[in-house]
This record gives sequence, C-alpha cells and structure tokens, in this order.
Amino acid sequence: MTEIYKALSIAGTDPTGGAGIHADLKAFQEQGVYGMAVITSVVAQNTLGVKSFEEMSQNNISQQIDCVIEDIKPDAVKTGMLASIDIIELVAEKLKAANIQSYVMDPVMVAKSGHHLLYQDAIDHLKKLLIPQATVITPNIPEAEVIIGKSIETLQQMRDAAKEIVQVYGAKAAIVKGGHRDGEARDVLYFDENFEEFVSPRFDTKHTHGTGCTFSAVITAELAKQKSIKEAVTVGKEFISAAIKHTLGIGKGQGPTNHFAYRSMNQQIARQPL
Ligand SMILES: Nc1ncnc2c1ncn2[C@@H]1O[C@H](COP(=O)(O)OP(=O)(O)O)[C@@H](O)[C@H]1O
Ligand SMILES: Cc1ncc(COP(=O)(O)OP(=O)(O)O)c(N)n1
Repeated sequence: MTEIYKALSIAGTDPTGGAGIHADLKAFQEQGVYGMAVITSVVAQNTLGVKSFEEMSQNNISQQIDCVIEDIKPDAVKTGMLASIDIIELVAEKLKAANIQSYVMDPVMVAKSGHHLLYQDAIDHLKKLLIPQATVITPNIPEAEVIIGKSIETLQQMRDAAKEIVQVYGAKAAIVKGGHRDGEARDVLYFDENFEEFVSPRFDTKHTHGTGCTFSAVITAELAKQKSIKEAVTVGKEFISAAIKHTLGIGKGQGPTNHFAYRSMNQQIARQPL
C-alpha cells in the first residue's frame, strides 16, 4: 500500500490564496503530501497589502492542534504567522508534547507590504521557545537580522548568520534566504557544521507574494516524505524558482506565485500556461 505522508501548517490566513495557510496547503498538495492546517490568525489581506488581522483564542488554537495530533499525527509541521507571545507559548508547548519528527519554522515577522504580523514583544519568545525545537528555520534577511541583532549585507554575513542561528540559538539547520538582496537569488544553508548554497537567477517580477511561505511549505512536505534536509531544501528551491519564474500575473499588486509550475515542468503537462 502507498504510504500517506502528512504535513501540518500552523499559521495565519490569506483569503487571496498567495501566502499563509492557503499557500502552504497548495504546496503540500502539489508535493503529494496530505495537508492539514491550524489557523492562528485570520488576516484580511490581498496582493495590495494587509488591512487587519484577528487572532484566534488560545482555547480554540489549543483544541485545533489537539484535534490534529490526536487523530492524524503529522510527519512534519511548519509554523508561519504566530502573532503573539500567548500563541508562541502555546504552540511551543504543543510541539514539544507531540514529539514531532520534523519541524520547519518560518519566522514570519513582517509582510512584504510592510505590515507587522508578529508583535514586537514576541520576538524573544520566538527565539527562546521555538528556534531550539526547529529542524530547519527559514528566515529572510530582515528576519535573520532581528534574530541575531546584527545587520546582514554580504554573503559572508549571511553565512555567519546561518551558523549563529544554529550554534547560538539552537536550530538543527538554518537557511538564510537571499530574496531581499540584489543580483542572483542565493540562499545559504548551515547544517551539520557545513554550508550549502542554493542559487537561481533573480526573476524580474513584482509577483513574489508568499514566496517565503511556499518555500518553507515545500521543505516541510519533503521532510514529511522522509527526505534529508539537503534534499528537501533542493526541492524547495526548485519549486519556488519555477513558481516565481512562471508567474501567473494575477492580482492588482504583488501577485501570488505559480504553485502549478514545478509539477507541470516535471510532468511536461501544460496544466497551466508556463
Ligand atoms: N525575484 C526572485 N527571483 C528568484 N528567486 C527569488 C526572488 N525573490 C525571492 N526569491 C527566492 O524565494 C525564496 C523566498 O525568499 P524571500 O523572498 O527572501 O522570502 P520571504 O517571502 O520570507 O521574504 C528564496 O529561495 C529566495 O531566494
Ligand atoms: C498569513 C500570512 N503569513 C505570512 C505572510 C508573509 O508571507 P511571505 O511568504 O513572507 O510573503 P509576503 O506576504 O511577505 O510577500 C503573509 N503575508 N500572511
């Protein structure tokens, strides 16, 4: 019988489907993994920006997580938008108790539109309670700067940051993403005392809404399928590169990426125009 691999995203929503839980579920599905979702915050946002968000109650989030874990235990979990200290504390406690095999932490802080998705006072809790539990953490450059408290401009500083997040803050592996720099899109992974770099050309497009969510969701799906960290990040990079390159061109602002592109390319099927 075919093994069913299962992944859970604990994150906020995006009604236009480009980021958050919606992007995560689509990425899980594309990668052949059964997707599940616990909603931390309902966000009113679209490709033009975030209007507002409301957090779910502690009791409700707690019960959502219990409903999943008691019934269909995930092979891998990712967290995205967690918003507040209370939610971080709750999720950290639940993850520890569930003894999850692979945990991918996307330390979501600020949307590309500039709207804060994490209260400033919650950053220390993210660092103390969740980073030490992470199998892989996937900060973009501004998030890595907040975590280590230093500015990151050069490739060497990206490498130093990835190493520090592992050695000082306790993640098993860290990938610092280069999406916010100029030139080629180069991401740096530090794991097992080694560096690996993942590179693609920089595609000249404004349609990059939800790139970080999608990238970390694909890594989560691949880890759920028992792939190694290096294999999972390799697929994540190929997926997000194809999704940015073959833009859908929808939305009035920074549009979503093309979740169909990676599978369409691999299967040579024109499910959507490439
Ligand atoms: N214009 C682009 N062209 C190619 N790759 C990109 C581009 N923008 C981002 N990426 C890649 O997308 C992934 C997500 O990175 P990033 O956009 O920095 O994350 P976030 O959404 O968290 O800010 C990384 O692999 C990054 O290198
Ligand atoms: C609910 C929710 N979670 C995370 C984000 C940020 O997503 P990200 O992948 O960093 O992409 P941008 O939104 O910054 O383009 C979000 N917007 N909403």
